Amino acid sequence: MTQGRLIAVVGPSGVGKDSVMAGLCEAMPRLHLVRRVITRAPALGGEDYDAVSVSQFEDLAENGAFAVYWSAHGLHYGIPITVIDQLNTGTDCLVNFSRKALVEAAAIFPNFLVLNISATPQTLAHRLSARGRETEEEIAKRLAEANKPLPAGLHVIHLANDGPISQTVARGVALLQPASV
Ligand SMILES: Nc1ncnc2c1ncn2[C@@H]1O[C@H](COP(=O)(O)OP(=O)(O)OP(=O)(O)O)[C@@H](O)[C@H]1O
Ligand SMILES: O=P(O)(O)OC[C@H]1O[C@H](OP(=O)(O)O)[C@H](O)[C@@H]1O
Repeated sequence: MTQGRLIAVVGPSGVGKDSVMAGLCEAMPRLHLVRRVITRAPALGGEDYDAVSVSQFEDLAENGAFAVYWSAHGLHYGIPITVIDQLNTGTDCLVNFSRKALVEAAAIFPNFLVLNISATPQTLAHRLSARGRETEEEIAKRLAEANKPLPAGLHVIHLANDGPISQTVARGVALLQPASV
């Protein structure tokens, strides 16, 4: 059986990755949303994640619990190794990713696709403030990293999210049809 696609969703903080992913999963019920392991306090919103301490995270990483992991914004993020079992059933998997982990992941997953979400700097600043998950200082740091370029040589599809979320999701569904990518 052909392995499912690992669809890595990237884009600057506040661009709407989690919101777009939730909309895509609702519209495409066969898409599997990967639950990340994060060293963030539990239930801070934005996404459903498995909250762990730094030492728990380090133990998990050492014991091979992650297919890929990275650090950003003072936090550690891991993609459970069980994603490979999902992909092996032919299921497409959607995961909130880091731009800095893309090259490593492209070498691991044979059917790897990047969904790059964008929005204007004004949109990002407004959304991060309105979301209220981070302090103003943390928000400023996140905005400073907004223009990080993507590495070359990847299969990337681009999706702007400045307009209403429903429009973004509809365009995303069309772009993710296996025949179009
Ligand atoms: N198209 C949209 N229109 C209006 N608000 C939006 C839209 N997309 C997302 N938002 C809002 O913007 C805020 C940021 O969205 P979200 O948390 O999904 O971004 P993110 O890219 O996952 O951010 P981070 O990487 O920091 O977790 C949320 O409050 C969300 O409700
Ligand atoms: O800037 P880059 O490296 O692309 O992404 C870094 C991290 O930022 C976001 O984290 P969060 O969901 O805002 O906690 C991404 O999901 C990723 O884990």
